[in-house]
Amino acid sequence: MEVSEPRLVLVFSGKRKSGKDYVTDLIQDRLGSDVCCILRLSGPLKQQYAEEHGLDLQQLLGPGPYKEQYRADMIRWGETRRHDDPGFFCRLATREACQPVWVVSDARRQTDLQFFCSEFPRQTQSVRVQSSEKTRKQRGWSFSTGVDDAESECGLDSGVEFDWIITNEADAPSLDEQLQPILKLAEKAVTSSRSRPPDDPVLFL
Ligand SMILES: Nc1ncnc2c1ncn2[C@@H]1O[C@H](COP(=O)(O)OP(=O)(O)O)[C@@H](O)[C@H]1O
Ligand SMILES: C[C@@](O)(CCOP(=O)(O)OP(=O)(O)O)CC(=O)O
Repeated sequence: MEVSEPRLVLVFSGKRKSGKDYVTDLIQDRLGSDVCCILRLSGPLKQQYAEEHGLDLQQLLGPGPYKEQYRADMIRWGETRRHDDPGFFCRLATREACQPVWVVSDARRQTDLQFFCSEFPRQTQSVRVQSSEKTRKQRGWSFSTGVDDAESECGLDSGVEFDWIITNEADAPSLDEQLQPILKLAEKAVTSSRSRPPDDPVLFL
């Protein structure tokens, strides 16, 4: 299914090891990859960083410890690219997206959210994934100066009214239950896209 404009853009943020990838993978699994794509702003960043530094891109993209060795330097490297053009990685990450539902898995800065809110004001919904420090530690997180106190991790801690908050904890309601209203929104967006011409964005919210 190809559309020229997304019908719904779900912009996710959350601390590292809160489960952004886990939750966004679940959404794609429920909606199907013909309907829903996952866009990672860190994708083009890691690709260019890996090329310039001769690193293993697949490992940088994965959840393991490899990327953590380079994270602080990648953050600094990305900041210089963003300095002149805050939407640089947002544009690269979205250029080949063709599904009606876009799931952006890793907004980190106010400018990331602003990019989608200004490009797709009617379609964009912000989603925060939250987990306690205890749970994040169990998933392998530990505080790192220059990372956990930097804009990359804290840029969306305040000043944003998220449309949705998902609590990714063992003792919280199940993710399927919490994601129900978001999945319904996506299904509605897709259904209405089938009955409208592709260039006619839907005001469904
Ligand atoms: N609800 C969950 N159930 C089981 N494992 C989870 C859950 N949420 C996250 N994880 C695991 O915790 C780790 C960190 O999650 P991830 O989605 O990579 O976090 P983030 O993208 O926010 O850094 C991964 O290994 C992931 O599989
Ligand atoms: C340099 C980064 O893009 C690295 C991001 O890597 P991931 O998106 O893999 O991080 P988590 O999922 O939170 O663990 C951060 C940035 O500030 O752009």
